[in-house]
Amino acid sequence: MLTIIDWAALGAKEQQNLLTRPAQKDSAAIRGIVSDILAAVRAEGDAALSRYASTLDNYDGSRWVATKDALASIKPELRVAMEQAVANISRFHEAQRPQAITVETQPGILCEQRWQALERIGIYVPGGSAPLPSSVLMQAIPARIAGVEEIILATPGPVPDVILAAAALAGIPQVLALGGAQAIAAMAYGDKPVVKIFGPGNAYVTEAKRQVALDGIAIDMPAGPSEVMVLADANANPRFVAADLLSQAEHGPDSQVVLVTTSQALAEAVNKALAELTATLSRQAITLKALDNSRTLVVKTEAELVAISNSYAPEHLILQLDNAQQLLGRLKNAGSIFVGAYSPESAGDYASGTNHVLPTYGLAKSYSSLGLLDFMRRYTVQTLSKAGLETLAPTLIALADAEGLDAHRLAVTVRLENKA
Ligand SMILES: NC(=O)c1ccc[n+]([C@@H]2O[C@H](COP(=O)([O-])OP(=O)(O)OC[C@H]3O[C@@H](n4cnc5c(N)ncnc54)[C@H](O)[C@@H]3O)[C@@H](O)[C@H]2O)c1
Ligand SMILES: N[C@H](CO)Cc1c[nH]c[nH+]1
Ligand SMILES: [Zn+2]
Repeated sequence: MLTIIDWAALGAKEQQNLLTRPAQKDSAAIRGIVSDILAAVRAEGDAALSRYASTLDNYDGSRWVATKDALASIKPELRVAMEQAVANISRFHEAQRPQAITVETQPGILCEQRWQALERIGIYVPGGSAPLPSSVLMQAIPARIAGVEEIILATPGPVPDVILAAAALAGIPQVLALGGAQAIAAMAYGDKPVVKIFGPGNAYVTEAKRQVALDGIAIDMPAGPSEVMVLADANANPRFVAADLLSQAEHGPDSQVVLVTTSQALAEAVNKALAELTATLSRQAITLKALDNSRTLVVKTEAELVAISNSYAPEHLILQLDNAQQLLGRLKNAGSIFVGAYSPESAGDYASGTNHVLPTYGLAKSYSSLGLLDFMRRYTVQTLSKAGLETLAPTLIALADAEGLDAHRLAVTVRLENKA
């Protein structure tokens, strides 16, 4: 099911090729398609939005859909589950509230760092292949805790009841029924643009976010097709490992799942379990396609496990290793790490409390998992007394002179010479 590869037998180029994400291989074509969609929306506005909704999503219904009756339409067990997820997501994100800081850097010079919520944001909820109500909660709940006033939620139409219900639970009264790059364009270039766009999505959505960022709309991160890397030793349970791999493979044909193990026997047992378990799944065709993009890498040492993981920088990293806790400190680059046999990724995807919006494409080297602070901005405040300015003046004047900026010097000296 997963081609098993002896990692040490490959050259550096082959190793790199093997772990290139599928969506990155098509990136040039996707860039062009997305750029055309964004240009059309900017030039034609609503007409282009309707055309893309119709041609790409086969949707000609209302652009805005109310959420008010949606909670009544879902099963009571689902509502209870959503409420439990909301409670845990809230607890974890509440704990991330930042402290304002005030520092007197020198007598009479007060420097502060304060935080404020973003005013108007866009959140994208994927819906092309499967509706993801959990992605509503993962974004809207932290946004609400941060104090964001206006949230525009976009998802492809027709909008399923489960998405409307999750939006209602998060206090969002209506949803923008648009998907893909056109949804990102509507939020970025509409009559009232948002200041920042959040959310996961396929390669078109992720590329659209990248392109609107060049026009000054902030984005959370590139959060593209789901991926997971599992590090496992000979004692790992092959069925647990296989199920974790399948849970991300079923997201889409361009997902990538990678097992790295020190045990050839485990690699073979996982393949056996993959064959058995795949046969029980409803999204078999998608899952098998994703498994084609994926590999098992057999290595000799723990050091190799760590090096491969740090270089791949997976969105999700699962540790099914006897000494997982000891290895944690050496694993530098991952969006979210799941430790031990009883920590399936599904827990983080839905309801443990951590955020499931995570950087993909190896960008966990530089981007963080979504958190409360992403919905806020920090800024500084300073207050100098006259005595404070007098003490700092020689430093300011010397630096202004070094830069040849006379007005900067003047803004200091004019105050010190002022007798009033
Ligand atoms: N990284 C994360 O944090 C995270 C979290 C949840 C989901 N995901 C990923 O989000 C993705 C969701 O993808 P999806 O496709 O199901 O839904 P989606 O809503 O992201 O994309 C669907 C949209 O893509 C557009 N599209 C499809 N084919 C196109 C084409 N040929 N040309 C132009 N536009 C096109 C359509 O407009 C459609 O509305 C999955 O890959 C999943 O793994 C990632
Ligand atoms: N695994 C996805 C992030 O890559 C999140 C998700 C939503 N629903 C199920 N899973
Ligand atoms: Zn998932």
